[in-house]
Amino acid sequence: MSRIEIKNLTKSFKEDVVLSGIDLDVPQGSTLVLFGPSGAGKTVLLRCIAGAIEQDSGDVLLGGANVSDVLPEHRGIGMAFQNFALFPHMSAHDNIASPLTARKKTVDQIREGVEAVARLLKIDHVLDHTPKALSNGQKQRTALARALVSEPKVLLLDDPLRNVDAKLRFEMRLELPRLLSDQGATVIYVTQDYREAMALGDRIAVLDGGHIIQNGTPEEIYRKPATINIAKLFGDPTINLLDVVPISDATGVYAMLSDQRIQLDPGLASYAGKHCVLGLRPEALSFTDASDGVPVTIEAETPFNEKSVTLVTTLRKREILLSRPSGTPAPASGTAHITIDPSDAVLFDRETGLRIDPNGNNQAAERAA
Ligand SMILES: Nc1ncnc2c1ncn2[C@@H]1O[C@H](COP(=O)(O)OP(=O)(O)OP(=O)(O)O)[C@@H](O)[C@H]1O
Repeated sequence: MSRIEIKNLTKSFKEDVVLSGIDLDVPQGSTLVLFGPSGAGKTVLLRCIAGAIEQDSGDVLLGGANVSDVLPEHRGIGMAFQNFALFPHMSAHDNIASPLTARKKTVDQIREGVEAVARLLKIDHVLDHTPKALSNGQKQRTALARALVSEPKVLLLDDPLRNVDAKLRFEMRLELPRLLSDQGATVIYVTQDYREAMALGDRIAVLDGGHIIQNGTPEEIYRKPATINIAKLFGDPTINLLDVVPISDATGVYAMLSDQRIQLDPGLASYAGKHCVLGLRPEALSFTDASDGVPVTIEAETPFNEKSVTLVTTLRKREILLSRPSGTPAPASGTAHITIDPSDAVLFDRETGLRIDPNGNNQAAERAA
């Protein structure tokens, strides 16, 4: 049993309240990504769960048992932290093997365990190097291998790919979820990389200002971000944010762009006449031949590997980015029309930055109320 529960946990350093009323529930065998800006308190929260720091109040439960008074070494947690914490005089092999050695595993069990995890993390060719002969990315993967090798039931991984180069990071993003689910571990995984968060998390908890401001599936966080800030943190190119004042009549609720109506959810009628921000994901916009699309002027196109990004301007010179899979046709210059799927339009309150949910469901709004 390895469900992780955090109940109303609070931690301050002198007057600095870093974590306030944190509640989390990570079911056995699932991965929760803890996401948030630098300094949000992600590492402090992991250290409280591990027992390296004592919380001021609140509880940590593992498998239903309150471990708040249990010493760190008796909590049965595997950890990989940003500062590696490798033994400098030991080879990468011996560093990775150390949890198995401590458990008096046989020589064969140790060799097999270390080699399997080292192969997976692509450090099998540097196993005889000491930490000072490893790159930062290799050190980080050595620390990750050490956390994984003993197959702990609870894993706390603090940005374990931060120093890994882009290509390997991409591969790891594909391979790590399988490895973690094979191990059946319950994982809290810290990252500031939204792609990693979306690839690895069964759920994502966004920590900011000492609070969990949203906790949802990757799909929910991406499509229904609780705040403008969360919307901006997820997505590349970043979401288009346009100041609008919705209008409402007998036919529906709309925002205006280049004198064309963008249909909004009818549940947003009470926001007619109010200052709002319309969020449009670049990939939710597409060019159309239909003349009732939004007229725009094409300003520039930037090809990336897998997608092309086009900058267009509306009649009132508002800039909008569109992205589409590379190779799909699109007008190259001049004027064009774009279309927007209403189900992809997100509306925020301009004053509070909170997403306005047509059905009144927004965790951040509930907390702010
Ligand atoms: N031992 C400590 N004493 C005083 N303040 C601390 C201590 N440890 C952390 N803090 C403060 O707590 C806040 C949160 O730090 P933390 O390292 O948890 O952030 P983080 O979200 O992990 O950031 P990053 O993504 O940059 O690692 C910071 O303001 C930090 O200065």
